[in-house]
Amino acid sequence: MNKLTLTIFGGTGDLTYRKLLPAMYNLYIKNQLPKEFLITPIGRRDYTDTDYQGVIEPWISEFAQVKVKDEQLQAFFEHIHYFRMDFTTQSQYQLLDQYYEAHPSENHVVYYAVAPDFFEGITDGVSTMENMHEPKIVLEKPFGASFELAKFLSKKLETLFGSNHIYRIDHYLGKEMVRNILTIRDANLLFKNVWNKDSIDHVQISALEEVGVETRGNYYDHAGALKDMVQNHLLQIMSIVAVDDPTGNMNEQQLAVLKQLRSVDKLKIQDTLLLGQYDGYRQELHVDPASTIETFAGLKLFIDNERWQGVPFYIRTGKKMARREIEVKITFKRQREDVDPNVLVIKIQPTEGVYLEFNIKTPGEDSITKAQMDFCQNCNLIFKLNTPEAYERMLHACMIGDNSWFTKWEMIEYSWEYIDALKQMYSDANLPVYTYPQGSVEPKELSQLYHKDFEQWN
Ligand SMILES: NC(=O)C1=CN([C@@H]2O[C@H](COP(=O)(O)OP(=O)(O)OC[C@H]3O[C@@H](n4cnc5c(N)ncnc54)[C@H](OP(=O)(O)O)[C@@H]3O)[C@@H](O)[C@H]2O)C=CC1
Ligand SMILES: O=C1O[C@H](COP(=O)(O)O)[C@@H](O)[C@H](O)[C@H]1O
Repeated sequence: MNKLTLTIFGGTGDLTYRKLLPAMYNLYIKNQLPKEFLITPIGRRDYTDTDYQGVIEPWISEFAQVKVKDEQLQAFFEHIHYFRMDFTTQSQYQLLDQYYEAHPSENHVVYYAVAPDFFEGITDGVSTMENMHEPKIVLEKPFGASFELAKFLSKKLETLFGSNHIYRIDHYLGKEMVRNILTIRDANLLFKNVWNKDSIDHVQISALEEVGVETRGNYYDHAGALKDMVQNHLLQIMSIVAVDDPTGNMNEQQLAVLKQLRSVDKLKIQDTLLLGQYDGYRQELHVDPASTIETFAGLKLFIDNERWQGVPFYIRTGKKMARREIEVKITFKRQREDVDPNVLVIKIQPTEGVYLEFNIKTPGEDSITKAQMDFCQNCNLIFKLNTPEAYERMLHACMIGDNSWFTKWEMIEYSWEYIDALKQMYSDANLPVYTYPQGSVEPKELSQLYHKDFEQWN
């Protein structure tokens, strides 16, 4: 690989500290970076390289996959040069250009780790730079401040840099167990031929987080859980679970699923969507004290196609929940009234693994009891060490020009329009944003959505 140059707009932000730099460090330790590489984090703060190293050291130590050794960390730091600029001032891009004239490279990756309102200004600035050849642009989600702006920006970026050079990142696509969903389904006869409406009763996709909005109130209070988690990460997972042909082109297959999402009757929106807000959210930093933004979203969706007709897909996600847990639970149909259904759980995080529940004869009796098999993939040290972190995988794919891990605009368009429409219906119907106590797993009213299919969502 040619010399790599990674420029991070938002180099003093939470994402850079917590995810991007630890991921780059992992790649460095695993010898997956070219010999020559330069990381240039950009921020407004007045830091020398030494100051910056002091700031990032604890983050890398905490979040790198392997125990950090001082010598290796110091060697890694040699490749990082902090650059101070205000990226909203166009004239400052000339200074950045001069900096790159002095640090030439043929492989530029430019990461927009900033709020979407800044994407256009940065794009304008970068496009004027002569010493940044054919950069690959990595966009964090949300991909624009609004759907219209995202569409406009996407077109502009593709025109300026070429569609193959635009990398819209959804880091959930880099998670090991998300990638594993297709394999579990397709490589096992046990599941392959029963992955449809005839055998599956319902699907639950749950993404609970213990953290609240932390320091991100500015952004979150405009986005909310639907835009922050559902429209991207969770619809991605849902569409991966539901693809028709797991061996086909994933972009096309997933897009087909999104296009087949059932349109919702606005008069029945309460049967599809429920929103909640954790108690105390309005007192969080940078949050409107009268905010009605949702920190929890629960959905019941249907896919209108031959494979999934009539099978509900439940999605829930929230902040300040009782535990951190992301999983996909597939409940099969009862094959007899007197026995429990089979259940398959694909655990995405923090435990990575597969859980299967099936029926056996109770030893010594004639009755039936449940057997529960719980495979923990990341309990195996070798598996754990061989599993790249999501951002590590995505950054590496981008460096080598592998765009297949990244989201295509059409998918974003469909999911954005779908979720926006639901949210509009919810607000038009004057449905409440239910308050829920911190440390719960959902607002108690959520059971209205699912009680016909199951009693409790643990
Ligand atoms: N944090 C996370 O876990 C995740 C974040 N994201 C997305 O990543 C993006 C960034 O998020 P996050 O890191 O949390 O945001 P932060 O608010 O923590 O960081 C924002 C960064 O932008 C910089 N910045 C803002 N204005 C300017 C300016 N005029 N000139 C130069 N630098 C400026 C800040 O620099 P300064 O130090 O000068 O203020 C800071 O480095 C968002 O789009 C978010 O949605 C996506 C997934 C997860
Ligand atoms: O994109 C986002 O994801 C994180 C959760 O990511 P994870 O990898 O820790 O599961 C979420 O906290 C954040 O609000 C959202 O923007």
